[in-house]
Amino acid sequence: MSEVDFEEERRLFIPNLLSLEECKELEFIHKCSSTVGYRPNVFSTTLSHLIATNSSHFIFPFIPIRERLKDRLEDFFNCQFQLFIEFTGLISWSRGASIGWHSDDNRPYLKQRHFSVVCYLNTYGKDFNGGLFHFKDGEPATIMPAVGDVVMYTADNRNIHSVDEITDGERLTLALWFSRDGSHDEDTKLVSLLSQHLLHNNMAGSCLPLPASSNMYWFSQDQASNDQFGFNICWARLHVLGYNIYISQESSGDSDVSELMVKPVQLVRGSELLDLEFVNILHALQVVQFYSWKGSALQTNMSSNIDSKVVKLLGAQREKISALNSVLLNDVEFASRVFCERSSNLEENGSIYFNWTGMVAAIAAWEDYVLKLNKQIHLQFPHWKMHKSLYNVQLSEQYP
Ligand SMILES: O=C(O)CCC(=O)C(=O)O
Ligand SMILES: [Fe+2]
Repeated sequence: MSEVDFEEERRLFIPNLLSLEECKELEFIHKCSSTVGYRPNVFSTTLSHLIATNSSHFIFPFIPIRERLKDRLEDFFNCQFQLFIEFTGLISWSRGASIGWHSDDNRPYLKQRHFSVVCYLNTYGKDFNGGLFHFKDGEPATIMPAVGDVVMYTADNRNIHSVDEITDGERLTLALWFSRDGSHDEDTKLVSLLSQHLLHNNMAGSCLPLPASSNMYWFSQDQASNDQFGFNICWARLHVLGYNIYISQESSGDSDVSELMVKPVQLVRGSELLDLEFVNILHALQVVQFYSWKGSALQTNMSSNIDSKVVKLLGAQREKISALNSVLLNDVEFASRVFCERSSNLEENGSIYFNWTGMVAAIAAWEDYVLKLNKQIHLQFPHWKMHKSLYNVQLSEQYP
């Protein structure tokens, strides 16, 4: 579908507004930061969550995209008034998620939402099945999500819409709502959160993630009933990419998930263990997802001697790993169904690209990447604070 202005300025469809690289970067951020969402089988990554988990630097890639979306929205709807971003978040839906006919302002506490923007970060038929978007009346009747495409519409009852149930894969979007009401400006809240967090993490500070409370990472089919039939989403995301986690430290009780989430971990693949420690599960997940994102494009230093860092797993270590998996993954089949990896992350022969040399290169490249983002946040933040707004400050030294 080409760019279409549909009927009396109530909705607009823009193909390819986001580049593939922008979509991949946001996918990376989501897959290493997401928590359980607001509805069953939904996962989300909000900007305030990124700040709260010592990952403020991940906000930076959102900034130019938010600006571009706001410009296009204001232009198309011919806005003669000021608009504020009310919410920005990455939202993914797994098998079983759907939403019936609704408008986005259909609750008393959502009345401030005046415009909706949905950016598709992956593609129907390739990354997931089901998940078609429908408008109840008018054109286009159906949108087939494709990476980079964007739909914008008024959040009122002129745009009643629904999304079909996801039947497999993980459908990922960047969703934003805009408001005319400045008291709902997301930026004001973000600037204040950033002020508190950046104080404790200056330029020399680390970019290592800190987990939020462990129940935010606990997925269960029926979210009312908890623990027993669920799994930890960080462990599950690593599992579907073919990794196990080893924790060498002894703990008081191995079934305390919140304790396990803050312990140093090591990566295991098959019968091999990488003898390098990550500060916690989120750190390991970030590096693994970074490796999946950059894959074979990473510069590997052939002279680095990786052999000394990869060791064979011992029987006792193997037992510890399965004990850990029985607590954190429970039903492995179930976890794999929720996060089944589709073709986009696989090489042509159907397997996930992997070798330890690549992984070690990913550790170094990840560090480079987060430090660059962190530097940008620290350079930009004084301007954001002054204007109480997150925007792309044109500094002489540019990202990346
Ligand atoms: O993801 C979509 O295509 C739309 C989602 C939606 O309607 C909503 O979150 O209100
Ligand atoms: Fe909606």
